[in-house]
Amino acid sequence: MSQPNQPKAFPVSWDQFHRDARALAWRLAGQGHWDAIVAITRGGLVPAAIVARELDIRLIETVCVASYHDYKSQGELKVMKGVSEDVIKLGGGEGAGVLIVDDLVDTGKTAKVVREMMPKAHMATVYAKPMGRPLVDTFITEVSQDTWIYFPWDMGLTFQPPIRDGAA
Ligand SMILES: O=P(O)(O)OC[C@H]1O[C@H](OP(=O)(O)OP(=O)(O)O)[C@H](O)[C@@H]1O
Ligand SMILES: Nc1nc2[nH]cnc2c(=O)[nH]1
Ligand SMILES: [Mg+2]
Repeated sequence: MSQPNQPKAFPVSWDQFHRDARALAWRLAGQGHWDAIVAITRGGLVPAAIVARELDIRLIETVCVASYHDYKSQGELKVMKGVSEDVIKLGGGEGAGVLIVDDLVDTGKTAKVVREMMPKAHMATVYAKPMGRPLVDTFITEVSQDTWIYFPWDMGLTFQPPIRDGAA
């Protein structure tokens, strides 16, 4: 699993995230009708809300996945809550007609676990790194594997030292 000490940083403001999530909604709007959204918590909750608003989707489900980062089981995933059978069956079974939404795909481990629950669902993320890209059907922006994406909900306003004082 990637760590936030990646050499490159890609900070995303609320405004930028909203634009990118809207761009995702535009792209998805041209690809058919969606019966429901499954948001991968927690990061997928924010783009799921924006996409649901833009595409007028009212049926929202969550799949709750936690990753463990201790020395024994680094990167191991635990599904804390799966997807209801009613949602999986909506478009004729196996997640057909369902949109799975997450903020990003990195190694693809999270996406793989969720895709296995709904093989016919459409997987959409706002950002993608090369390793995870094959697991996503639609995304907006690709960043390199050695980049850490900083989301607006993880950041706050802080003082920036002047460039002359040695700021990078
Ligand atoms: O492609 P992967 O290597 O699996 O990484 C991508 C996942 O990692 C982040 O979630 P995280 O597990 O950090 O939890 P959070 O959404 O609760 O912040 C992100 O929101 C994706 O869900
Ligand atoms: N915030 C954040 N979480 C992640 N989880 C896996 N990769 C990333 C990333 O680049 N940024
Ligand atoms: Mg997540």
